[in-house]
Formats: sequence, structure tokens, C-alpha cells
Amino acid sequence: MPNGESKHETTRIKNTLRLIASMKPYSLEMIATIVTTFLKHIGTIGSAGIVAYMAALAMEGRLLPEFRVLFSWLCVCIVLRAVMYYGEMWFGHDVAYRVLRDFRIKLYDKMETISPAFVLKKRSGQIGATLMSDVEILEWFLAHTFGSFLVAVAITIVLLVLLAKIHILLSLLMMIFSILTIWTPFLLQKKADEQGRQVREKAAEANAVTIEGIQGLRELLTLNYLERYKGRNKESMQSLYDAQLTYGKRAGTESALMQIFVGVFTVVVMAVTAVFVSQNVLAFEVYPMVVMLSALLFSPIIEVCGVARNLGNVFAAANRIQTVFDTAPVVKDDGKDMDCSSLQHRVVFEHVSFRYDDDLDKVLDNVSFAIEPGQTVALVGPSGAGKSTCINLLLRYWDAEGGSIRIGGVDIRHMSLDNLRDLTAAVLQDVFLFNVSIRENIRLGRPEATDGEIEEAAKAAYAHDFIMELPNGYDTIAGERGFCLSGGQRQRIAIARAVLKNPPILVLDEAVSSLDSENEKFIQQALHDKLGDRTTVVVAHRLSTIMAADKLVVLDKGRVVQVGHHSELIAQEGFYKDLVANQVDKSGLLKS
Ligand SMILES: Nc1ncnc2c1ncn2[C@@H]1O[C@H](COP(=O)(O)OP(=O)(O)OP(=O)(O)O)[C@@H](O)[C@H]1O
Repeated sequence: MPNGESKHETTRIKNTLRLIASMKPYSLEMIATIVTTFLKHIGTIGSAGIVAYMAALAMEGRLLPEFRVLFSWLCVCIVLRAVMYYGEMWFGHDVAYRVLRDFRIKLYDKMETISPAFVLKKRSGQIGATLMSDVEILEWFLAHTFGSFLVAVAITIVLLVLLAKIHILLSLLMMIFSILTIWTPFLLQKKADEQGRQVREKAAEANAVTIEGIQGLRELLTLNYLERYKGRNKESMQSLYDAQLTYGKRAGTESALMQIFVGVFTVVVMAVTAVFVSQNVLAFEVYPMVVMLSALLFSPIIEVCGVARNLGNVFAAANRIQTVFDTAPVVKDDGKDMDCSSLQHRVVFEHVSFRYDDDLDKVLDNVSFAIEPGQTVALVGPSGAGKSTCINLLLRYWDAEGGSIRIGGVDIRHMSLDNLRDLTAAVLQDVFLFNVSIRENIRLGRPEATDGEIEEAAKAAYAHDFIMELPNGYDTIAGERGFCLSGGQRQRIAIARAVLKNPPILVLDEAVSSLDSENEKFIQQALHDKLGDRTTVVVAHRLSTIMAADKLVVLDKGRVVQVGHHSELIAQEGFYKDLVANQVDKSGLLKS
């Protein structure tokens, strides 16, 4: 086996074992499902065998003396089948839905620890596919398939023993045909794996293209790119269809082959049994029973084959889910939970260096600056200088590679993430509003806040008036169709959240898009009035913000090139003066 292939095989086995191991918390329900499924099959086999036997006795006119006993057993089998069917459905679905629930929760929890690094590398449609459809495939395998496989094996053994009791040759015949049938999907397994992988990949891609097309609809319309994008969407759907068709064709070939084996087996068994009956080797009344049992044999076997046929899909989904589980957290929350009430709110960047990935260049190189308590520091620089990266590190979306960031002398890695999040509030450019009321959106800042406090915060953020003009005021659902907030209004909601949270340190990424002057005035005023005494770090894109800041940290290519107040720096020949001269447009916005 070539090296790559054997590695692939090892991963497959490892993944299967890990999947089975992950069922441990559900083992009791799994056992209950397996037992009820097994007994349901026994009920089916028993009732079918008894009916066949009774029919044969009736044909020979010998049914009456045995009728009571046989009929009682038939009733027992029918009741057993009905009760076990109910049990199987109950336990099976209990396991299934619990697996779905728990895996989705575990995946989301894991995403939180590895984001945003992981999330930024993936497209949201692909993440959605992992969270939703991949978990469904896994649930199907873990909850319905693994148990069915064990039951199918057990039922086949029961039938083999029953047929062997009638005649050993019948049992041998059954064994040969069972092996042939089970072998079919394994024969085509390599293809199944590859095709399963293709289908999962194409489905994730199609998902991502559609979701991006919806999220980016405004850009597509303004750029007049919608027709081309529709073409791309069609292409991805077509390529998913092609992959699914190839998958379906192979599955069809497998089914056809299996049906051939089933048909040939039934004919051979009928012929052999007829010969035995004609030679008086077997009694006549056994004949219908053998035909019935041999017909029943294949339903569990075909179930097993169905599992094998879909293993390609299962492994692909498992790989994707396990990639998420195996990804190491970008930021380890192993700092001490400390009392931060007496902490001074002085923020210091000390020789901070950082790169987003091992194989990428440094984006921050030996960055040092300090923000005194209550001071506002504006990070200024051309696009790509590293301003947002400083914010990402201060909020611990990533950790610095070299140097440290300290708050009140404590390295932020040495405090818990909860501590850090209590100390800071961020108002970032893209404010996300959840599809709940405006009131609940603001309440995110402090979940225990009263309605009165929420309104106070909204007033402080100059958001109260426009909220009152919405159809249902504070109870208006933020994401509802037909109603939309402007970028400036969203930022004011975010400021209201920050006011409500009332943190000692404020992190602000100023909107790059031009806000109308009224919105800008309100935002500046809200920040100044209510949050002006906080220790603030702002990624500044506006000359008005820059001029109002106590200190500017001018960055270029990940290095600090100048530090000082606007009035000092603009008076000096240097990078900052050139930046302002060359990049500030008429609206006072630094061009990127
Ligand atoms: N998630 C990421 N993965 C890899 N590289 C990144 C990532 N985010 C940013 N970068 C790179 O890091 C560098 C600094 O980016 P950063 O966003 O900090 O710049 P910025 O000064 O905030 O720019 P802008 O004003 O345009 O927002 C850029 O070269 C950018 O391409």
C-alpha cells in the first residue's frame, strides 16, 4: 500500500474507534436500543415462521390439533414485535437526538475556544455545514447504524442456526450468499469513500457560496456582479449535483448487485428445499418456513450493506468534525481569576511582536506604548499597519508571540479571560445585532440590567430618540425584515451596551465608512460625555478623533514610528505629517 494510502487507512480506523468511543455516555440507551431491535427482529422471524408453518399444516389438513398452541405463540410474537418496535423507536430516537444536541453544543463550545483564528480561515457556510449536516451524518452513524450492525450480525447468526437445524446445506448456502452480499459494498468502498468525500466537499462549497451570496448581496448589487455570481452559484450547485449523481450511480450498482444475490439465493434455496422435500429428506411443512426464513434473512444484511455504502460520507463528516475538536485553542484561559477592583487601569504594550501564523511575516514588531488611566490613545497609521492587530491582542483574540500586554502591571495572560472581559468593552466597526428586541440587544452589555438602566444607557449613547421612533420602540426586533438600522445607529447601540457595561477600559475601532455628520456628532458626544473618563484605545480613522486624543501612536508596517499629541506631531517633519497631508480626504477621514 503506498504511504499516503496507508496513512489514510489508519486515520479512518482511528476515526471510527474515536466515534465509537464517543458513544460511551450513551451506552445504556445504546444497549437498550440494540436489545429492543434484536427482540423486534425475533418477533418478526417468529411470527413469519409460525404463519408459514401453520399454512403448511393447513394444506395437509393437520392444523386443528396444533392450532391453539401455534396461535398463542403467534400472538406472543406479534405483541413482542409491537412492544419492541415501540422500545426501539423510543430508545433509538433518545440516543439520536441526544447525540445531535450534545455534539452541536460541544462543537459550538469548541469553536469559541479556537475562534476567531479558526473561523477566519473558514467560510461561514462551511462552518454551518460542520455544525449542522456533518453532525447529522454522524448522528445517523452513531445512533442508528452501529447498533443496527450488531443486531444484523446477531440475527444472521440466529437464522443460520435455525436453518442449520432444518438442514446444514441450507445454512451453508445462506452463509455463502450472505458473504457475497456483504462483500459488495466493501468491493466498491474505495470509490464510495472518495465519492462521499467529494459530495461533502461540494455540499460545503455550495453552502458557502449561497450564504456568501446572501451576506454580500449589497456589494454584488452595487458592483453589478450579481449575474456573474448567479453563474458561480449555478456552477457550485451543478458540481454538487454531479458529485451526488456519481455517488448515486455507484450506490445503484451496489443495490442492483445485492438484489441479484438475494434473488438468486431465494431461487436456489427454494429449488434445493423442493428437492429435499421430494426425496423425503425434509417434511413438506418445513418448505414454506424455509422460504420465509431465507426471505427474512436479507433485511438485516441489506441494512448492514446500507451502512457500509455510506461509510464514505461518515468518514468525511467525522474528519471535518474531528478537525474542529483537534484544533488547539489559540488562547489558553489558564490565567488566575483575580480581584481586579484595586487594579490600576494603565495599559502597557511592552515589546510586543506577533504573526498570525508560523509561516507568515511579523505584523507587529517590538511595539511599545502606554495608556495612562483615563487617557485616550489613538492608533494611527496606513492600512495594514497593525492597528486592529493591537486591538485583537489587547482583547486576547490572539496572544502576542513576544513581549507582553499589561493592565495595572498584570500580564493579561496571567488573568482569566473573564477578568479581562470584565475590564474591557469593545465597540467595533461591524456591530452585530441579534434577532431579538433592541432592548435585549443592549442588555448584552450587562444581562442583569433593568429596563430603566437600559433606557438610561440608550439616552447616554444618543440612541433613545431613534429607538422611540421605531415601530415598537425598544421592543422592535432588530433583525426583522423591512427594518434596518444604519451603521451609525448600530454603533450607538454598541455604545449603549458599553455604557451599560461601564468598563474601566474602552476599546474602539472607529467606523471607516463615512457616517453622516449627525451620526458622527452623536457618537463623538456619547463617547466624550459618558465614556470620556475611561482608559480608551481607539483605532482612529477620523481627524476629529485623532485631534481629540491625548496621545497618538503612529504605526507603520507593524512598528511604532512616532508617539505624541497631534499638535506636536503635525509640527514636526515626519511620517505622521506626511500621512495627514497625503491621506486625509475632504470629510476628514484617513483614506485607506
Ligand atoms: N486573520 C489574519 N490572518 C493573517 N493576516 C492577517 C489577519 N488579519 C490581518 N492580517 C494582516 O496583518 C497586517 C495588519 O493588519 P491590521 O488589520 O492590523 O491592519 P490595520 O492597520 O488595522 O489596517 P486597516 O486600517 O486597513 O484596518 C496586514 O498585513 C493584514 O493583512
